[in-house]
Amino acid sequence: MAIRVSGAQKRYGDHVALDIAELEIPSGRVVGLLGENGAGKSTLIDLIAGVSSPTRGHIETASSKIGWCSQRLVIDWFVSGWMNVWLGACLAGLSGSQAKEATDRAITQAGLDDAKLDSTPEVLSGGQQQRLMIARTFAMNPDIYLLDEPTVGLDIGNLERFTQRVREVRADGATVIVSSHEFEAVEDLIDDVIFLAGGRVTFFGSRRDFTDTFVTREVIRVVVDRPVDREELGEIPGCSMEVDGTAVVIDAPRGTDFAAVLSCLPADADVREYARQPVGLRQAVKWASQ
Ligand SMILES: Nc1ncnc2c1ncn2[C@@H]1O[C@H](COP(=O)(O)OP(=O)(O)OP(=O)(O)O)[C@@H](O)[C@H]1O
Repeated sequence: MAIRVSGAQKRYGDHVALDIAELEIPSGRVVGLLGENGAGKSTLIDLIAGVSSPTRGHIETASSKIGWCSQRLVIDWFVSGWMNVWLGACLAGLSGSQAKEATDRAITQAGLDDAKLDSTPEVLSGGQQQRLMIARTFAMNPDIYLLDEPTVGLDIGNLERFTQRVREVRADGATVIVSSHEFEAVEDLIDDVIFLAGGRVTFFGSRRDFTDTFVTREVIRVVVDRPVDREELGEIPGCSMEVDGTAVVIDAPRGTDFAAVLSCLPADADVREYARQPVGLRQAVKWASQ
């Protein structure tokens, strides 16, 4: 167990931002923290990081080596970019050549070798500033990573570098909590999902179970070689169909068989295209939010 949340509540005046009876996050997993704007994701991350205290209840962590990468820019604007990363290594207790090595390694891993890190950070682009915070977090080499919207502003090369790095620290046994609205960016990365709604955990389990629980239907689109009328189509149990010229769009239970789809088409119409809407995190989050 890496993190245990017991009876934790965070209030702002009368507003309950977070209310979690019990939550245990195991070690060595990458956990996606998902939910709509205002669901309480940053509040939970801040409580685990210890930068904010619960109004009541407890948060325990198995290690005090926690790396926190905030959703908002938390950068020291008065020292160089390099020193910002070095401060992460120093916070983790490194000094001298060890701190320097950890800093340079994290800078390379964040793709910042060519950035102007001798200057104060205002000369960096938005994406470079974001990666500076990521580099500082990784320079700490923590046991628990708390990454609040870390992929915002990353181009595709840097996104791949980031996900690769997260996989490496997971393989080394670290626990990674990553909040995100960029579902495609984290889809293959996360093992488990915590879904928050109105400050409460409404789902906690594997990513696969999350998708299976919430995505129960799918859209299938078939294009045939001639225009068809709705009356020409047969019925498939549990499905609704719409026709648009040569295209037949079927709202079907997830996993509906291709043979069942074919059986509803007119015998003289040949299939030209066949596509299923992908079933993934984005669809699951959409349904979980309703
Ligand atoms: N300092 C604060 N004072 C008052 N209310 C706050 C404060 N911080 C957060 N809240 C409220 O707590 C709730 C949860 O906010 P939080 O930032 O945790 O949401 P989130 O899930 O991270 O949202 P987003 O996806 O937009 O980043 C929101 O209703 C927000 O308005």
